[in-house]
Amino acid sequence: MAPRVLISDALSPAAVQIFRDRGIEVDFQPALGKDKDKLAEIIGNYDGLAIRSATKVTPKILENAKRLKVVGRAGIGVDNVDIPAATAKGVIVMNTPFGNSITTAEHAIAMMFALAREIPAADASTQAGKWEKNRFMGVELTAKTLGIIGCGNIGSIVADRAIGLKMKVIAFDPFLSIERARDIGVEKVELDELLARADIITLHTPLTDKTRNVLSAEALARTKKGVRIINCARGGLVDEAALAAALDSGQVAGAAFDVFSTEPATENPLFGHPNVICTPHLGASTTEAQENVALQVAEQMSDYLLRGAISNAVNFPSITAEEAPRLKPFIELAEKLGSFAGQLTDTDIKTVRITYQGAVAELKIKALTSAAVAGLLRPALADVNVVSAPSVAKERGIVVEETTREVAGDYESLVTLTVVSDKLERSISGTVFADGRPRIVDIKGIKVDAEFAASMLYVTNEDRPGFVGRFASLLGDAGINIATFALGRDRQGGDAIALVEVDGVVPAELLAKVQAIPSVKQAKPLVF
Ligand SMILES: NC(=O)C1=CN([C@@H]2O[C@H](COP(=O)(O)OP(=O)(O)OC[C@H]3O[C@@H](n4cnc5c(N)ncnc54)[C@H](O)[C@@H]3O)[C@@H](O)[C@H]2O)C=CC1
Ligand SMILES: O=C(O)C(=O)COP(=O)(O)O
Repeated sequence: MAPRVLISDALSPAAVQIFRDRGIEVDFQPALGKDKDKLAEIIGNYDGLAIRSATKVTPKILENAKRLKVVGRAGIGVDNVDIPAATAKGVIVMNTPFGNSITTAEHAIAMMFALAREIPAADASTQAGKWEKNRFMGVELTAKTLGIIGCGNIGSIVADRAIGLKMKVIAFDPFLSIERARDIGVEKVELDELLARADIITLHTPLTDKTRNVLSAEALARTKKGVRIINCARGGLVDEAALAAALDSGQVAGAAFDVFSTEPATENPLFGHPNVICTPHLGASTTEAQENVALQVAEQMSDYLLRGAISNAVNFPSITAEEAPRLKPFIELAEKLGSFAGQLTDTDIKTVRITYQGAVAELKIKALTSAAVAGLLRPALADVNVVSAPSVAKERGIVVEETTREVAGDYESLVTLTVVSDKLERSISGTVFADGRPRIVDIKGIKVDAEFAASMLYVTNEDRPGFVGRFASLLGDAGINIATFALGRDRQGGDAIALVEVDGVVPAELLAKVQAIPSVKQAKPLVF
């Protein structure tokens, strides 16, 4: 069945065409994002959801999204998506991190000129027939200091354009290296210095717990008197009520806002103030940017839904379309090795160590590790999935270690998963043969050769004569057919392992009888 995608925001129709060309069914309902009840009602029918900022992907929407595999944000900010909730449900969230950055930077520059020359007010006055030539007196931008808060993709494009305008550019961004600052021609400063020196401040950070209210009442009080403030990033970065007061007092000479703490913004403390310019979240709204982000998100979502390729996901490592088919059998192997170990481990897991040897070490091991951890945790936590596994392990204090080695010994590729708990350390290794099927090749240092099957019985015993006969007749007497039988031992008379594929479920009474065979140490049913 072809995957189905819902577009619930005003994306460029170019996206619809891409989905159709790729053989994906698509419903284009550009106004749906604003109707959260309707969205919750129908989201269960879709594998993909393509959005801009009007659609809020809340836990409630995700709860109803039984088939959803991917949310694609045609744009940058993903603060309208509950990422932890999406991750917990195994939904990949991807954005288009560069498609609208030039356009948004240009909007900030446009806002700066509009503020400097009061263009909106001068336009309204002129068109009202007033010709108030003496009312409007602007400021020149050349040689003024522009303070950029958040100098990432958009911030650095703004810096480049401002330098072209002969402005002095300073930036506050804890993650901006001195070298990068030097390369792009900006002076890296602390926030206090930026506040004290900037004639114009422009914000370009995401909205996070750290950046919320970065321009608070206290910060605004520390700005240079007569500063102008531009926000084309996110509402909530500036305390709007405090800014309105600072405009009234003359501390701030003007403000240009594209984004607001509540959107759609139909009322706001900034509205109506003479030196305030507002646009309705238009930063990304150019034909070019919308085409870019729509095409890119549709391609990315199609690649994921059709080929398992992941790019620009905010909650999963990238996997190219070429890598995806090579990874697939190893993802299955990693998940099953994890599941094997998880089903055998009753105690608290402290550490899981995964070693990748040979050809597999060249693949995207992050994705394999996520799969292994998901398999490991699933016997205890049914809801865990490949996307959520790393964060679930972290929450539970489980240390996940990865090692790669070039040489795999007997196999082209070997994956070894070791679980460490207070009581024991247990390792299991597997590989993928040329047929693409994962196999178990080593358990606790004992060589075996078995495929994973839906229903298995794992028995550890002392290597003594008579075990196999008694075991097989117990199963036969109980009407349980043995499909495959793999045996291994560390040495003659030492520890032995039987890994048996059975048809159907092993009843508890039969398990008890197997456990009662004198040489048996442990018998455990496993399901894959
Ligand atoms: N108005 C609009 O229509 C649009 C708004 N945006 C907004 O612009 C924001 C920035 O976009 P990009 O530049 O592409 O993102 P980016 O991730 O490239 O840059 C963000 C920068 O903020 C910095 N940062 C993070 N925490 C900080 C903190 N506590 N203090 C100072 N700096 C901090 C980061 O180090 C990074 O360099 C987006 O998150 C989005 O919310 C993006 C596109 C359109
Ligand atoms: O890309 C972003 O982060 C934006 O804020 C653009 O929002 P929009 O797609 O225009 O609703």
